[in-house]
Amino acid sequence: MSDAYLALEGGRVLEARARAPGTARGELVFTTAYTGYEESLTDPSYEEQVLTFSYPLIGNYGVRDERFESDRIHPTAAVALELTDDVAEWLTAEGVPAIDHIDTRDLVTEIRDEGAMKCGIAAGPEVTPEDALAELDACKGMSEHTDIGAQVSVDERYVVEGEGEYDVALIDCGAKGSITSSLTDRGADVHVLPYDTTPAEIRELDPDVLFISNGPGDPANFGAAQELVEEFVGDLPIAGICLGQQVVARALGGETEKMVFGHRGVNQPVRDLRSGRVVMTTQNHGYTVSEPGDLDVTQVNVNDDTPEGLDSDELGVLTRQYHPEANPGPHDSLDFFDRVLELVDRPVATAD
Ligand SMILES: NC(=O)CC[C@H](N)C(=O)O
Repeated sequence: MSDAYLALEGGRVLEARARAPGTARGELVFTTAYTGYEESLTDPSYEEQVLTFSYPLIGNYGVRDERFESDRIHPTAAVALELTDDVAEWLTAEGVPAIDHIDTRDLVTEIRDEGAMKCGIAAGPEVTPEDALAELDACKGMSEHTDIGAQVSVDERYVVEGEGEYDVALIDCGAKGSITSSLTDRGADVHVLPYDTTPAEIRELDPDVLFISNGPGDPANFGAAQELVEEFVGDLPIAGICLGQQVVARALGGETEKMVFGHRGVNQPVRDLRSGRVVMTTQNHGYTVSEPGDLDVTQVNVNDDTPEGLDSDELGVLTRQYHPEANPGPHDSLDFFDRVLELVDRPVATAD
C-alpha cells in the first residue's frame, strides 16, 4: 500500500512515498538543476507550482537558511526520486507536502511530451488516490491566478542600503533575495516596492533605475508593473529579470506566450548575438516573449532560439529572461548588474 499519490491532468494516478504529509495542487513542472534545491524551493517564481527534481537525490547538503532566496518555501509540493531526511524534515516543518520513490525519468518525459500540467498530490498514512484526484479537480491553470503578485510581493516597501551610489526601485513581483544583494554589492540602495506600486509613488521616490523583478505565473497578470514601464520608459533606465523581461516587453508593444514545458535548470546555453559568446545560465520560466515590440533581441537560447536578452540603447532598457543573479548557478552573467547601473550614467531618448 502506498502512502502518497500524484494525480496527473487526464486522471492517471501514480503511487509514491510520503516524505512530508498533506495535500496540494499546482502546475507540475520540472527542473534539471542538480544543485541548489534550497534556492529553488525558496524561489517565489515557483508559487502555485509543484516542483519535480529530475536529479535523483535531493538534499544531500542539508538545509542552510543562508541559501534561501525568500522567507518561505514557494512550490506547493516537491517531487523527487529520493529526498533526504534533512530536506523532508524542512518540508514537513513548513507544511509543504513532498513525495519520493517515484520514477522521475518517466514523469519528466511525460511533462516534456504533454507540457506542464495540472496535478494533485496527497501524502500521509490515511490518504487515498481519490484525495489526489480531488486536488487535481480543484487545480486552476497558471494564468487563472490573476492576483498571484499579492501572494508573493512585500506588503510594505523597505530599503536595503548599499553605498548610496544609485537608487534602484525594485518592483517586487516575487523577487529573489540575491537580485537585491547583486545590486547592493555594486553600491546601489535598493528600494523594494510592492508589485502594485503606482506611477505617483515612483515619481515621489525619484529613483535612478526602474527594475522589474522575477515572479510567478502569467506576466499578463502584472498589469500595474506593466503600467509603470509604459509610464517611465524614456525618462528612467528600465531593467527586468525573467518575469521582468516579459512585463517590460509587453509594455513596449511586445507579446508573451506560454511554452510547452519551459526552461528550468542551471545549464541553459545562451548566445549573445553581438559577441557570439555563449554563457551557461540559470533559468526558471514557463512563459516567453514571442514578440519583442520596440526592443531588440540581443541574446537567444541555443536550444530553442527563444529570446533571452532584450534591449534598447535608445530607450535605456535592458532585460534578461534567465537569472543573472545565479543562485544557484553558473556566474557567467553577473555583469548584467554592472550593465544596468551603467545605464544610469547614459542619457536616454524619450519614448515618443
Ligand atoms: N522566474 C520568473 O520570473 C518566471 C516568470 C514567469 N512566471 C514564467 O513562468 O515564465
